Amino acid sequence: MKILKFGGTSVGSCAAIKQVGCILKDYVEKEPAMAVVVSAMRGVTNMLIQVGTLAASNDEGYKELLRDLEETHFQTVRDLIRVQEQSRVIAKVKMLLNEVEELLHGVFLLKELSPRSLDLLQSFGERLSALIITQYLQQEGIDVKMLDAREVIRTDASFGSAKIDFEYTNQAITEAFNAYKGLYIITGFIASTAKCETTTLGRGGSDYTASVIGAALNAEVIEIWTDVDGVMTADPKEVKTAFSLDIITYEEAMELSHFGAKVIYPPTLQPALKRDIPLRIKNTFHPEFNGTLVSSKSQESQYPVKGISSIKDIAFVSVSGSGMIGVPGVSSRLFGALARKQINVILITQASSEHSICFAVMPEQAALAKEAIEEEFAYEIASEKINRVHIDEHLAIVAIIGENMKSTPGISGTLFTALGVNGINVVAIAQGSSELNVSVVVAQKDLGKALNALHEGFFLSDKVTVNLYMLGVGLIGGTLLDQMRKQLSYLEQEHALKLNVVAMANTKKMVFDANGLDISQTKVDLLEDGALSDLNHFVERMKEMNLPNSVLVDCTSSEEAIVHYEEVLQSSISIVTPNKLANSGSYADYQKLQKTAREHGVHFLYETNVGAGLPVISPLQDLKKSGDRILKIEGILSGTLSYIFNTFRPGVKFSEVVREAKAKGYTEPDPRDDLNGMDVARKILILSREAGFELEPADVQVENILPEACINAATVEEFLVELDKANDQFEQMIIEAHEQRQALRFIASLEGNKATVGLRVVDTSHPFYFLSGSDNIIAFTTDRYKECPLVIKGPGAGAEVTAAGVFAEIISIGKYMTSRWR
Ligand SMILES: NC(=O)C1=CN([C@@H]2O[C@H](COP(=O)(O)OP(=O)(O)OC[C@H]3O[C@@H](n4cnc5c(N)ncnc54)[C@H](OP(=O)(O)O)[C@@H]3O)[C@@H](O)[C@H]2O)C=CC1
Ligand SMILES: N[C@@H](CC=O)C(=O)O
Ligand code: NA
Repeated sequence: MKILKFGGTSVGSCAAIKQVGCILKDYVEKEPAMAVVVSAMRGVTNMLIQVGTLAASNDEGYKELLRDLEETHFQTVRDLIRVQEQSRVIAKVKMLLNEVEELLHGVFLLKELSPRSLDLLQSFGERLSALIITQYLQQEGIDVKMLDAREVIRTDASFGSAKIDFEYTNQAITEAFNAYKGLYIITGFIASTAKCETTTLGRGGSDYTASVIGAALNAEVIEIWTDVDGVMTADPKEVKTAFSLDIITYEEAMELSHFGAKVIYPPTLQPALKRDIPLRIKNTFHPEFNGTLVSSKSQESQYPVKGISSIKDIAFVSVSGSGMIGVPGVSSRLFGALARKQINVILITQASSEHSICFAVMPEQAALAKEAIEEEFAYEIASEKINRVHIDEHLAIVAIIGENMKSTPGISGTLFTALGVNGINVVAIAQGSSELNVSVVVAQKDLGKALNALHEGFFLSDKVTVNLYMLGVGLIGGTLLDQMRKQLSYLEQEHALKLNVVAMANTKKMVFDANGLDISQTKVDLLEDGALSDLNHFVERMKEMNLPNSVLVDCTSSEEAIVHYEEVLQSSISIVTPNKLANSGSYADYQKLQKTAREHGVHFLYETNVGAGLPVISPLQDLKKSGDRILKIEGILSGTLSYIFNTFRPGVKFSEVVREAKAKGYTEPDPRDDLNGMDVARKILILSREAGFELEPADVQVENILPEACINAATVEEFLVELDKANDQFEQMIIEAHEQRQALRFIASLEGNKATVGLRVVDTSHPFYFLSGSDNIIAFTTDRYKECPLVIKGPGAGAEVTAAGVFAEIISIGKYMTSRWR
């Protein structure tokens, strides 16, 4: 025998009831025996309570609400039942609704809705739905009969949450099922007393009905049909990657339900659990899906943690003081005082020092809890043996649940790593000795992030999602977007790395989507409907979205952007950037960012600051880390200046070559930053710092090659016009160099702690003579590379290579995140 229970949403509309009909048609062909328990149509129980409350407050408005209720049911009949049968069925429905009307009239006159009347009133919800469904199924040729559960389930008279008399009830159920071998449609939630007064079974009542009937008949399984795919690994509203579990134990189901998963209500499992009857949670709107089996059998699973659950918004009460150490009876008095005030304690922690006891309650009970404890320990508080009671609010509990956790080491390691790397502070920890549940208290604002981070750690360790905030989508940012677009599915499939662009901004617009922007669209389309750009708001939104595995990708050259780096890193968000400004300001600022990133366990990566996509900074860091000493750095660090002096020949206009470099994407947004030596100065400064020298910007000697008028031009366009006027001056320089078989090279050098940048002439014997295109060349002379320096050479500017360098660093963060779980 199978018991099926369809909840309010499953019978909430004509379409839903038709769907139930299809499911049952399928079943009756295969299943020799079954019974079906139904809830009231979605929203009807609440409407009945509301209509009763209105009537009791002598508000005539109840009549209108009653008409709505009538209409809901009449319309369902009209939609489900064939025209020629409609008036017959409507008459039956009307008879029940007349009873409701009479009852409400009485409530209206008496101005009182007793628990007893309320139970009777609510019973009409299930009686109406069971009636309509029975009529519909009969019309569809299924042999069914309605069973009003009040005929078989007997309770005491505790209206609202009545206690079942199992002896009578089990007997009555057996008799009813012996008397009729077809399919019963049974009203959930309702029962009656020995005096035939209608009662209800409390929260989760229809599940309880199914469970009671299942236990009485020793059913093979009880199927709870609802509107979700079974018990999920986490709340899918919070965790988009949550998936449904195949099989869990009763204990796991109870723990998961206690912490927020609303699929089942634990007390309703009790009768089934006692008889060891499995439950299956199924989705009415996705019937081919297997759902979740809840049984007593613990099964080997690839996941030791079965689910992640939470309680939003709790208050955490701490009681501490030296007078608690080694004093027996403190906790008994404490919890006794709370119990007397009916305060429900959700979680308790006590350190073995016994100096404090902390516990969680719902916030609305926090003040009462404080009062109860202060009253109980008035003497100890007055004599300072116990400090005052402290309440922390805006906290939440996150729990990981699973029977197999107890036999699997490293679970708490994963738990705390996932929280720690995302900057989530753990306020308290509790683990039951059954090891079925480990709970941690975190700030309410971190709850979503914590759930997602833990879900990734325990269920998706083979796939990591990195959330990217893209600031600046000009040449480099735009090219990066193009590169990512092409690689998304490859990275996901081959490297288990999902890149989610959750925000994007330029100077005009900004857009956000925590689920990920659709980057198959162009950046122009994506930004079109965005809000007006505002960097402060952008950073605020990043913090508010509070997503795990977050990375800011700053592809601007903006001073305003770098101002926010520190708070971004402090918010546990990594930064990847080609923007050199943050690392080339004061040494103190440079050091502060390095330290902040370290302290918050996040990455601050900027390989593209020097040599674009060429590996320059990371090899230098490796030399340093492995104990080498950097004696000298010499190089051509500007792709723009390299291109210009590799291309510029007598007879060619200098300003035209500069325009070409700009068109090829080598220059800074303002090419004067290249030509005035500033860009190179920044780069040698960054390298000097990475090499271990504490240089300030003013310590770099910069030789500028631009005439004054070019420097002072108001815009880039005006500058290029001024540069046209200076062509003769550059022509002269190149002619002289050529006559001597020499080349012009803009060289940066660092020796000791002396850094210089400037234009030099080199002859064919110099290693920097033979370069082409935007080549950079960097020579590191070190203790280990003394005779022959370590040389890195290759294209050192351009959109594709720079974006690729940024992309590689994003991927490296993703890989690091993946490796945390392995
Ligand atoms: N070109 C190269 O070879 C290399 C470049 N780099 C660095 O890459 C960075 C980007 O260069 P590139 O792409 O050429 O520059 P672009 O000028 O093409 O793009 C800059 C982007 O940043 C946006 N932006 C600027 N300021 C702000 C702000 N305050 N708020 C929001 N958005 C802002 C711009 O918006 P809008 O479009 O509205 O102006 C634009 O989208 C620079 O720091 C550069 O030094 C590093 C290595 C090599
Ligand atoms: N403008 C820069 C770009 C790389 O940093 C250059 O020309 O090298
Ligand atoms: Na580089």
